[in-house]
Amino acid sequence: MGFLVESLQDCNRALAICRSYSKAWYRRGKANTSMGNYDNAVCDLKVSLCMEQSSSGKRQIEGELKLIAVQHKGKDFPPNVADSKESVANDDTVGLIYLICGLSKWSRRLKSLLLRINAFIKSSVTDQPQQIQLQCVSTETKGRGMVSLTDVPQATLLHTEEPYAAIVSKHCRETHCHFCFNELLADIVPCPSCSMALYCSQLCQIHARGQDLPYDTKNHEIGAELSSDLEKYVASVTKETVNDANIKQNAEHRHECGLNWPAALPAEIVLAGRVIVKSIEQHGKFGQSSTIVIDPDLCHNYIQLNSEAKLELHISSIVLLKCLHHCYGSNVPLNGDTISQCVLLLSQINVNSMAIIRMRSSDTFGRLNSAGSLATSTVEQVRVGQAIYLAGSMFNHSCQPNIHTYFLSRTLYIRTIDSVAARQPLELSYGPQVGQWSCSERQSSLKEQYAFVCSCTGCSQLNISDLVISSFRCSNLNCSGVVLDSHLVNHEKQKVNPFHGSLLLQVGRLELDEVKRVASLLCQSTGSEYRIEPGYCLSCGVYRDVEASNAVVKKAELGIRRLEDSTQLSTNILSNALRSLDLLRSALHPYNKKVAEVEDYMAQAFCSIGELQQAQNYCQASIKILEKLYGHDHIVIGNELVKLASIQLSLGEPAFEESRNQINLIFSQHYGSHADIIFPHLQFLKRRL
Ligand SMILES: C[S@@+](CC[C@H](N)C(=O)[O-])C[C@H]1O[C@@H](n2cnc3c(N)ncnc32)[C@H](O)[C@@H]1O
Repeated sequence: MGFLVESLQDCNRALAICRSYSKAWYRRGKANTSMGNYDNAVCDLKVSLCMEQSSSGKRQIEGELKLIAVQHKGKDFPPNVADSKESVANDDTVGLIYLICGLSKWSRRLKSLLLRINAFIKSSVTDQPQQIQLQCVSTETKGRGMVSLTDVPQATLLHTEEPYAAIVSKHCRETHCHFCFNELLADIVPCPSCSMALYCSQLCQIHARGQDLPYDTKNHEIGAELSSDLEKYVASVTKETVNDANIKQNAEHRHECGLNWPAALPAEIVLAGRVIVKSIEQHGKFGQSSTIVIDPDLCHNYIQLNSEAKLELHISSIVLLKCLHHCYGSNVPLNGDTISQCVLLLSQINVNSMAIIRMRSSDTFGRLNSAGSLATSTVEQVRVGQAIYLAGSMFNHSCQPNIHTYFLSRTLYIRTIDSVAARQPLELSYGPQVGQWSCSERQSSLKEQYAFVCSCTGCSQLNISDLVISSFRCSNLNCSGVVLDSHLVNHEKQKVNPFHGSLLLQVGRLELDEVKRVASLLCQSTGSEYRIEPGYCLSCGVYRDVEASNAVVKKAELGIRRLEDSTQLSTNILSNALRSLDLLRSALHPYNKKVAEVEDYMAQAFCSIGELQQAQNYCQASIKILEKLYGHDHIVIGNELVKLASIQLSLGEPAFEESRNQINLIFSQHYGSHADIIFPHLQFLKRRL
């Protein structure tokens, strides 16, 4: 019937009950074969072969193994994963560097340098957390923060952590497992008591409710002689299922089971309930002064809240405590003390909880062309859950982060995306990043959501991206300088002079030379006098009427909106949108984010009518701008390149290989080999070559 994932899950469930069930290993092998997971299929079938008693059964399994050997020739057993990964990285990285340098022939010195960089990247991209000693230190402007005691190379997996408490997002209650947050497939396992909580497997259901295992642990004996590789494999497939102690520890749904309030209250309040229950299990009664709910020094946003928001927190706390009291009686008393502890906890959750993100790739299908099917893949982030990670919440934010976080199941992974020197702050992005928004937009988003004024390098030092992201072009057509409006000028001046304006930026005063240096990086130097005033080009000083330019932009936006809103694309709408793009280009700086967005819309529009060559051009134009804003190896560029590569693939363009190499490098730097799990469509691009 083609339900391969479900078939795999059924096999896993059977093996959770009896690890020595040969037929389940055999079926697992068949499912993995059909899914193209040949390495796993070979292991499954080998295990099955060792356990199978009948000679006819053994012959059948051997037949399957031979078939795989033919279909997947040249594969060793046990599969040498390290070797295969290495060769991919080798070709990819060299190809990428070739692309970046844009050289037709490499000099010998350059080539050897590239190979050394390549070897370095290969050695550092691994999925095992490295033995890096992290330390929580006190910082001047951001409270506590995390550093490493040694230098850390780029792409190092620094830290992994299970949540202290986690909750599925409201909008994902019907679509994602309430324990591991993976997408629910056809065979959902509801909680046997309340059927309100939904799980992707019985194992997740057991984890969440903490009931005794429904199988006899005696059955975990394998009962056959296996090689050490196969034993490891069997353990890796079944390991979680036998870890009884681990299962009993979580049990975060137990106190909510059968009650209506967990579904009715906002997710962060239910999360606070889970934290309180965990704390009761660890320390006893809630509310005693000795009882500490998570870290009392953890930042919170209570002071910054307005009185209405404060009142709301108090009411939520009373409601939550009342619900918990119903379950835990005198262990959760309802008094002034417990209410204020709960209020504090809720405002700590506001600032410290992390959104658990899953990537969803969607395909925009267009008309088929002679090259076959055409689809542009786009990657969308879905916020599937919210969790408190105790060590994870010690990492501060930077709009130019040097570490990257992602999630597999509920586990938090943190990987460096730059080389980080010993004792240099390790900082992730809480959301806003340089290249995504202007500095003032980032600042107000962080202030509103996390109640702090960001003092990261991106917000306190001049950078090219912030200067160009919403700038106008110079009226002098020969000049590529930047023109800012008064809002941007004021904001950027605050970065240059910490005593100007209301922002207390904790950076040393930058010399005017420094500003000039940044400005001249943006523009061809004309030698004319530098000035940073609204409407004047930073490079040549020529004036532009910013108000008139804004009117042009508004008019252009109307034309683009018609394109966005249209369900049926007509020639009229498309040519109108193209004229609007020209208008935007005439008013805005070539690296303005708005231009990139519209180039991207045009790419999508041309894709949808099967004009792939045009789509490719617009997609490339958009990426060129985004590279200026984010840098070449940002994950956003990786995502955009996936779109470009899928167009190039449909066109049969040789340039596809270069895009694919760059994608591989960017994704492996951010996700290591986990990229293949998180972005299954990347496998598709790899296989298509
Ligand atoms: C998740 S906590 C990080 C750990 C925190 N510094 C502490 O001492 O517990 C988030 C809080 O750290 C501070 N913080 C994090 N990044 C910051 C930044 N870039 N600028 C200023 N404050 C920051 C803010 O007070 C924020 O509310």
